Amino acid sequence: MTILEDRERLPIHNDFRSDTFTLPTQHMNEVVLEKLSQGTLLLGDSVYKEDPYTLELELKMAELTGKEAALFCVSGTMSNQIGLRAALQQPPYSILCDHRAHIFLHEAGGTATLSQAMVHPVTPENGDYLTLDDIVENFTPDDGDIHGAPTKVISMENTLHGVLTPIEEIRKISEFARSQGIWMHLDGARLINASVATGVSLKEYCQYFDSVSICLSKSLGAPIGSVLVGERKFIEKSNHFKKQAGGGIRQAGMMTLMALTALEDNWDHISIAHEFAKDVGEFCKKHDIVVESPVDTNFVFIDLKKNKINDAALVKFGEKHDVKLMGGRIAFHFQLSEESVENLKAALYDCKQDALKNPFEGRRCNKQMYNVDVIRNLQELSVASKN
Ligand SMILES: Cc1ncc(COP(=O)(O)O)c(C=O)c1O
Ligand SMILES: C[C@@H](O)[C@H](N)C(=O)O
Repeated sequence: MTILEDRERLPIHNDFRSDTFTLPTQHMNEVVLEKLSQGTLLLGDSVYKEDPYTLELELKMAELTGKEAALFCVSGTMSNQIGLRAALQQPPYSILCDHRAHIFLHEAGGTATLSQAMVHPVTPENGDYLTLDDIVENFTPDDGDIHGAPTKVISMENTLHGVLTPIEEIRKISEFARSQGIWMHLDGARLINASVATGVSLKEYCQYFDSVSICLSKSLGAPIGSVLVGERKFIEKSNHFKKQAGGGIRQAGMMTLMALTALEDNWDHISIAHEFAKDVGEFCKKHDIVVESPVDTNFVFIDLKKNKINDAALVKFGEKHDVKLMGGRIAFHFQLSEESVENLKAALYDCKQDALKNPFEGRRCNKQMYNVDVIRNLQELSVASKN
């Protein structure tokens, strides 16, 4: 079955809420089924480092990133949080990151509970990505001033909101961090998207970081999982925190075999999502629908405030045109259908026209990933429609 035929059968062919909704492809399922039917699916207890597919995946990710070791985790939140914990030694300390960073806004305050760390969110001067100037102007030096919480980790995110941070800027920030004895972490949930978009290899990106978390469950379509990479001693300590958090996985091989297959099959399909996003970005420009960030990879962020659009209205217009949305962030993945992308354009056009006639001037919280009430109502709606 070709990737095109595959995506026509999937219930997420019209799901723009997030690339976390990607599903294993038919081939990924077949690889597992074939081994199951032949009785050759070799599993082991990965807590004791005895699960062959998990070991193979970790070795592959270490090689791809040029790092000594890798650790398979159940989620990107876990790989970020245990990596940050293992990087930090003695409080008081702080983690400097972009004010939109996932580790700050969307990991349930894990840095406070697990690491007792203060997060120092910084708004980039250029509005899109952190530069060395942003870092130097905002970091807290470990200079003995007992008022401050010295910056011990700079946690970057690439891509962030789908926006690319130029490798030259990353290099400059890394050079500065290392001159100050500051750990460089990368939330690389979509680093593979960055690599596909720029042609810069994972190894080249990762050389500037002490630790990197890479998600396999988003644009690549693995059912679960992220991988944390770094030096062996750091990965061993991270594994300690992974176990403490209940993240020790027993026979993970079925999942990691699918992740290995996703790496093999789907890397080249990621550009499909980027092309979809670019197409919709151009459509928005043509119809004066203001977007919040440059469309570098697989996201279009509709600027709800500047368009005077209510996110609930956008979700409803999505429903009218048979596309699933959850707010102004529109995520693209390779399992979307062309028809759904056209339907999305129609939904955006109708919503913009409606906002021109009925502008939304209300206050809104733009720090949440999605409007919970809208999602709850939609769920109730969908449950009601089933009864
Ligand atoms: C940038 C970023 N980092 C980390 C994560 C966390 O990954 P997970 O949802 O697997 O915990 C996400 C969301 O999935 C994300 O978008
Ligand atoms: C919601 C958030 O945690 C998830 N990472 C997403 O991008 O959809």
